[in-house]
Amino acid sequence: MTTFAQRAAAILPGGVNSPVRAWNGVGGEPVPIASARGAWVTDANGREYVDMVGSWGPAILGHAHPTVVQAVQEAAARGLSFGATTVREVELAEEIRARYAPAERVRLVSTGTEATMTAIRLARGATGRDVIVKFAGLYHGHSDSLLVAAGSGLATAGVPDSAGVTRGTAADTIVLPYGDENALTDAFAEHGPRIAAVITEAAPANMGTVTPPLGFNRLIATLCRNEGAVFVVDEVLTGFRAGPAGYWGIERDADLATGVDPWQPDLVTFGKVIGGGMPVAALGGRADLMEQLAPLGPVYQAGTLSGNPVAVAAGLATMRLLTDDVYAGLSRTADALATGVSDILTEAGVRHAVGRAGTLFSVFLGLAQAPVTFEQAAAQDTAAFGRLFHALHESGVHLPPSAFETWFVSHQHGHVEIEHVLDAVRAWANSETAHP
Ligand SMILES: Cc1ncc(COP(=O)(O)O)c(C=O)c1O
Ligand SMILES: NCC(=O)CCC(=O)O
Repeated sequence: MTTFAQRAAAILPGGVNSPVRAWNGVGGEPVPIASARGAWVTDANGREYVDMVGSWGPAILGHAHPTVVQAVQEAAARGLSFGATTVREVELAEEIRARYAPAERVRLVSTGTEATMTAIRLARGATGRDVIVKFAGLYHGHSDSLLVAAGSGLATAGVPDSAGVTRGTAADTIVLPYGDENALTDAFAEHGPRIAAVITEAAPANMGTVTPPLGFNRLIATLCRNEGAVFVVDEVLTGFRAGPAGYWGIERDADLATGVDPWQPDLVTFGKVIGGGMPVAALGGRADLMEQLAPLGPVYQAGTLSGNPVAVAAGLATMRLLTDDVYAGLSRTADALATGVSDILTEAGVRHAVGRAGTLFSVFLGLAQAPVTFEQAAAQDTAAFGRLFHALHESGVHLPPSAFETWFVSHQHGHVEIEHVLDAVRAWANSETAHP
């Protein structure tokens, strides 16, 4: 009999429509997901799992939140797509700016990839320069110039560069180790007048979760300002999830609390949460830069389904439900899970480190210290992670199928779900140390 995975692989390359969904990093065959509600997903065999993937970020309110589903149903009934501006897409853009002031102007797109790709084009168009700087192990979607030393599915596969990217394109991308102030200063000293942009994740979350070293984002901002380069902060994953104003907001609040002027991104990208599970992403930033976009300026960018009314309805309903209380709850859940998992592993004698960035966290098995660079993250014990993944799956917990991803919590992850995850981790840790 053909398994579902075999049937899928006979038509979809690798059986998937996005590589991170394959189980290549952990082994085995994925079971299709049939439905999801709250903190739980149900597979096609009717088995339920506490979901720690959350659609890779969007499901911050839990799956199928009634208010969001109702907004989508009502929007769909009014027409699926018009190809003309609607009131709600203006409202969503205003909602983004109200929470994230550096997004003075906003262009809605459908995917994070489009947002970062446009940011790079805009930075090049505005500066007349070619070179961009990115950091190894960070992921910014799959446009050519950013598919160099990339994280996420590429890190999982151990091939961080993609075939099909021309040598010329790759040569215009300078890759530096994350968090390395000297490497960054040296790159500006050597290539400064050629650098159009530096792009970074506000906090890296595609090589596992990494806490940005204190002052690193500020240093990038300063060097960009001094050299006339554009600072692109990618908050596709962290935006409105790591905290109410993304990871930038966490650093801003820390700065304001100590009387320091916060650093600012020139351009910022969002995705995931702002679509609430539907395809919405955005590029935002300084008005003078954003106004270089067509139809005002010479940098072209477009999209048949950009600002799609049904997708925007999901995003707007989601954003409006994201109150301070929701973030406080997410924070408590992330603390309980990250600390709980760590305590259990410590007690069982399983060497590990936990990476944290606001409400985001991930567990690095085999490491004594939370990593900063991709090289350090890549030294984790991925085979042990594979065993953890499968043991948890058996116990009804669905982790991202890769050691290089963040564990996502939602507002619907409560006491029951937290204890369920911790029990599963405890059972695995005890069996792991019984038969190392
Ligand atoms: C930081 C970051 N940037 C960009 C992207 C690309 O977004 P999308 O998958 O919507 O194209 C992702 C995730 O996929 C991401 O995590
Ligand atoms: N952290 C990795 C992603 O969010 C990627 C999702 C995808 O490419 O399907």
